[in-house]
Amino acid sequence: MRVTVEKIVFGGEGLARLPDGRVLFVPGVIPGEEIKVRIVKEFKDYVQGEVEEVIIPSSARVEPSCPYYGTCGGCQLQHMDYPTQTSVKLEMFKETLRRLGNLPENLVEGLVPSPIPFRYRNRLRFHVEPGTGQLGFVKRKSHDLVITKQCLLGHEKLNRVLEALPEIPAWKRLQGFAKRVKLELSPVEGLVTILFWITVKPEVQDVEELARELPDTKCVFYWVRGPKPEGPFPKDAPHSGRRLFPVPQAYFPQTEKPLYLVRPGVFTQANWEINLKIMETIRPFAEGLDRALDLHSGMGNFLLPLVPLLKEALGVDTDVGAIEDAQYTTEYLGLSGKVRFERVSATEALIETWKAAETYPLIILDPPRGGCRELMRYLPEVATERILYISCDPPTLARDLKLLLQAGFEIERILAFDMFPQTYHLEALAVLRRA
Ligand SMILES: C[S@@+](CC[C@H](N)C(=O)[O-])C[C@H]1O[C@@H](n2cnc3c(N)ncnc32)[C@H](O)[C@@H]1O
Repeated sequence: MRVTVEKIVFGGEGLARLPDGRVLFVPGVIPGEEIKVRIVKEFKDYVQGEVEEVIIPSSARVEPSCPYYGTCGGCQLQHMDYPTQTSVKLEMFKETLRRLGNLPENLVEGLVPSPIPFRYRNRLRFHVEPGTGQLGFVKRKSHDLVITKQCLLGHEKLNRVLEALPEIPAWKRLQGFAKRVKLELSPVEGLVTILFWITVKPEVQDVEELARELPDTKCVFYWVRGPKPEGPFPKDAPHSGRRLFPVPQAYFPQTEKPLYLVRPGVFTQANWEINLKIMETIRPFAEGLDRALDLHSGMGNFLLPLVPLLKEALGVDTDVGAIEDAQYTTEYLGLSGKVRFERVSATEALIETWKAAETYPLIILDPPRGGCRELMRYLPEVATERILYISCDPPTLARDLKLLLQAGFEIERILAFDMFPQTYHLEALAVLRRA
């Protein structure tokens, strides 16, 4: 059956219409292409298809660089050139905001592209293949693994470790009990940290051997159970094995070499260059305000650069490791006394603030994919001037923005950032002010 691709929808698949009017979704296509499709499955409201042949290809079609593309579930857009990816994602973002948030499309300013479209990730997480200890990602639409020797989204140093790890004798002894492995870059040092999840406590000599034998490795951690991983190995790794991230000197004039210091396993934004662009974009919105509350502070990523502009600030997060890192970095940056970080949930922090009849002129939200619906009851009463909402999930952002607009806020700026080239994922920032 021949169809023409109309657009790319959230999730990265193309939408086309069958001659009988039914909607068809098909991966690996580009708007405007004429394709021959095979129907894979028919659902009540739509049909799932697969490309049999691209009859008239788009001029934006490129040969995917990665041998796993199409099998691995990680990337959806590698068959498009990068400028086309960014325009497709911007359209997808606008449409999601319109469909789920009733927001006019012309509100969206644009999408900030990633300075590099490959090798941008500072962390990669793999599953361990039972029996062989090989590492892999989950296959598209399946729970099976695709054994991965290289991931073109990951920094080169992460890939060197990925290639070497399965061959290390200590790993061959450990792998039978290991479930997942996270490789994370410490960008300032150009070194990698390794964190693996394991069902039984490993021999220390084996863990130390991994750290010694793997190329460009700073240290190793393992996680059996509990709120935090065990490590570092070796024990004397600088800053207790934390990863070192560069941050602009201009934001921290009191510190000679400003850094963020983050333990392996604690959340960091995957594409640091884009993270710095988001920081730069939000900074002017704290000027002239005296206090801020960050309800998903993590290790302090978005709040810390604003602290020198404010009189006081509070960051909260449920991850104990992230809060410890935020406190460690605060001290390193010489900001103690101006900012506090507490391990408490966003809901609890907000309700406690409301009960105390306290308010904040600036509130930062950066929730996981599920968004912030549970905060909407109290947020409008606690946030007196501005809300900065950073989101990795356009559908929940659209839902929450609709509620905030109903509660008396208006959108000052809204734009997307391409934190995740080659995939359909993006990061968005909405700046809201009280209308
Ligand atoms: C997308 S990350 C952002 C972290 C940080 N803003 C950053 O840029 O690195 C989301 C954060 O929300 C935290 N989180 C998840 N559920 C939470 C909750 N109920 N209350 C507060 N924080 C929560 C996670 O631990 C994680 O640190």
